[in-house]
Amino acid sequence: MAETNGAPAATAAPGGVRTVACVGAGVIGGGWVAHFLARGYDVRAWDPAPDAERRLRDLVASAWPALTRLGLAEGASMDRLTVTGTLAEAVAEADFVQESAPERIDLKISLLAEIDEAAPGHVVVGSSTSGYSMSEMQVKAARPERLVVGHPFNPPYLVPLVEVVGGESTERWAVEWASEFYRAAGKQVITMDRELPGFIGNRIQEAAWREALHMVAEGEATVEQIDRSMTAGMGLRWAFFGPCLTFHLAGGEGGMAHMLDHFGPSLKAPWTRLEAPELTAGLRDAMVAGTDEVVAGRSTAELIEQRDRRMIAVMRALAEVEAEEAAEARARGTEGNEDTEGGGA
Ligand SMILES: NC(=O)C1=CN([C@@H]2O[C@H](COP(=O)(O)OP(=O)(O)OC[C@H]3O[C@@H](n4cnc5c(N)ncnc54)[C@H](O)[C@@H]3O)[C@@H](O)[C@H]2O)C=CC1
Ligand SMILES: C[N+](C)(C)CC(=O)CC(=O)[O-]
Repeated sequence: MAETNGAPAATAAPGGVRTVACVGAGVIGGGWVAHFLARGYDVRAWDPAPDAERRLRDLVASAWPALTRLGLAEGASMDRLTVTGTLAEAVAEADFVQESAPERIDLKISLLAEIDEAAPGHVVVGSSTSGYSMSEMQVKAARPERLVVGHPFNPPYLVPLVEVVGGESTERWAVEWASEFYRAAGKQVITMDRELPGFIGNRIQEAAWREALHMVAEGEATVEQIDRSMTAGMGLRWAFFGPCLTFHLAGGEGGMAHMLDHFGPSLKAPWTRLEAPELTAGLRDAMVAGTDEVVAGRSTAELIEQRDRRMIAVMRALAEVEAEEAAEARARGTEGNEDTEGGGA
C-alpha cells in the first residue's frame, strides 16, 4: 500500500520502489540511470537512438567511480541495468518512470501519452523537462492525474535537487508520492504548489545567465571573468547559504531588513537589463519574514561562523581535488592544463 493519501492501492510505497524505468538516456536520462543504479534499484532504460545503449553504459561506467566514492547502496550494481528494445518493455513492470527525452513540446506531449498508455495505471511518471509545464505536456495522456514534473540538475547522480510540480490535471497524491519517492532515492526535493515556467532553480540561474550573455554580447566582460566572478565569489557562498541568507549577512546585525532598506533602491540602478520588481513594503516584509524563518533563531555571529566554516570546507575540498588532478597530470606528463587558481584554503 502507498503511504501517500489518495494513491491507487496497487501503487508501491515511495520507499518500496524496486524497479525504475528511464525513457530517454542522454545526458540527463543517463545520469538518472546512474543515480538509480547507485541507489540499489533495478533500472530498465529505453532510448530510440541506435547507439544509445553503448552511450548509456559508457556514461554509467564513467560515473561509477565517483558514485562508489560517495557510497553505493547495498546491492547496487551496474549489472542491474537492462536496456530494452521498446518503450513498452521498459515501463511495463516499472514502479516509477522518469522521462528524459529532448526538450521539444510536441515530442513531450506525444511521448508522455505513449508512456501513459504503456505503463500500469497506478505508476507515477516524472518528466525531467527543464521548463515546460506539466499542464502543457499532459494534454494527450489518458491518465494525466499521475504525471508530474521531476526536474533534476546536471548531473542527476551528484546534484541532490529535484523540483516536483504537477499540472492542472495532476492529482495531489501523485505530487506527494513523487516527492516522497525522490527523497527515498536520496534526493533533496522542492515540492512546488503552483506551476512556474522554469520552476525555481532555472529562473534563478537563467537571470544570472541572461546578464552573462548581455555582458559578453556588449563586450563588457569575458567568459573567464564571468565564470570567475561566480567560482571565486558568489558561488562559494551560494553552495550553502543561498542568495537570501547571504544578503541577510550583508545587512550586518540589521540583517535582511537593513540590507533591503540600504541597498533596495540600487535595484533600480542600471546594473541589470532585467526589470526589477517594485520593492513594495509588502515585498520587503515578505523577504524579511522569510529570511527570519530560514535564520531560525541563529544569531548573526553564529551565521557568520557557519558561513566561514562551510566556505573553508568547500575551498579545502576544491584544493584537495586540484592537488589530486595536478598529481595525476604530473604522472601523465601533462601538468599545467588544470585550473588550479581555486580555493587554496
Ligand atoms: N542537459 C541538462 O543540463 C538538463 C536537461 N534537462 C532536461 O532533460 C531532458 C533531456 O535532456 P538531455 O538529456 O540534456 O538531452 P540529450 O539530447 O542529451 O538526450 C536526449 C535523449 O533522448 C533520446 N530521444 C530522442 N527521441 C526520443 C523519444 N521519442 N523517446 C525517448 N527518448 C528519445 C535521444 O536519443 C537522447 O539520447 C530535457 O527535457 C531537458 O530539458 C533537465 C535538467 C538539466
Ligand atoms: C540548461 N538547463 C536549462 C537545461 C539546465 C537545467 O535545467 C538545470 C541544470 O542542470 O542546471
